[in-house]
Amino acid sequence: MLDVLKQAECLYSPKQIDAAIDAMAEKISSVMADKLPLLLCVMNGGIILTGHLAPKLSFPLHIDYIHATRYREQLTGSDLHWRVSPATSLQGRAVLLLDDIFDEGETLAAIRRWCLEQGAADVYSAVLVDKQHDRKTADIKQADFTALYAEDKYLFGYGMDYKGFWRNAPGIFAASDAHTGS
Ligand SMILES: O=P(O)(O)OC[C@H]1O[C@H](OP(=O)(O)OP(=O)(O)O)[C@H](O)[C@@H]1O
Ligand SMILES: Nc1nc2[nH]cnc2c(=O)[nH]1
Repeated sequence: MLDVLKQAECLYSPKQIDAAIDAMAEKISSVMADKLPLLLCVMNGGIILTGHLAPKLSFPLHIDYIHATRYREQLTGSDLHWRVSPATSLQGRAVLLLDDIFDEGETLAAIRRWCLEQGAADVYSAVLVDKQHDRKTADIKQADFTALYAEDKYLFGYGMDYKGFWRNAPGIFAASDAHTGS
């Protein structure tokens, strides 16, 4: 696992990430400041973004979490497993989903549909990074708020894992070909 980090390419430093989250926080504030929103951290990956973003939003809000996973420590996604629903009622709420990455978009699209079924008034989404390729789901092409964009490589750090490890990596990294088998 030490080699995974050593051989990876750092795409964004913590300083660059912080500046991008600042800019995203301003955009979110301009749209959501008067909505008393419910922030839903999409576990596990959304945890670092949520911790960095929430203190930059200077308006009243609730925070809860939802846990759904499509990759489960693998490098490719499959069916979505639902693990934990939020304890907070979504009825009539403006919901902001917070996740680390918008890749094919299946995860956010499914969670968004579920939130609307639960009676949410509006569902917005914010992601740390959008991976650039043409395999996006037909349902949503991008999140409402995106901090950063990255090339089509397997990413880790700032919430994103490499086989369960390195969500804590100090930056956003692209795993080397040697570690992705490409
Ligand atoms: O846009 P998609 O192709 O659907 O992929 C994005 C999802 O994949 C990751 O979650 P994962 O299923 O790996 O679970 P995790 O959050 O526990 O890492 C990430 O946190 C997003 O939720
Ligand atoms: N860690 C990680 N999780 C993902 N989920 C979807 N794409 C990715 C990715 O590139 N890295």
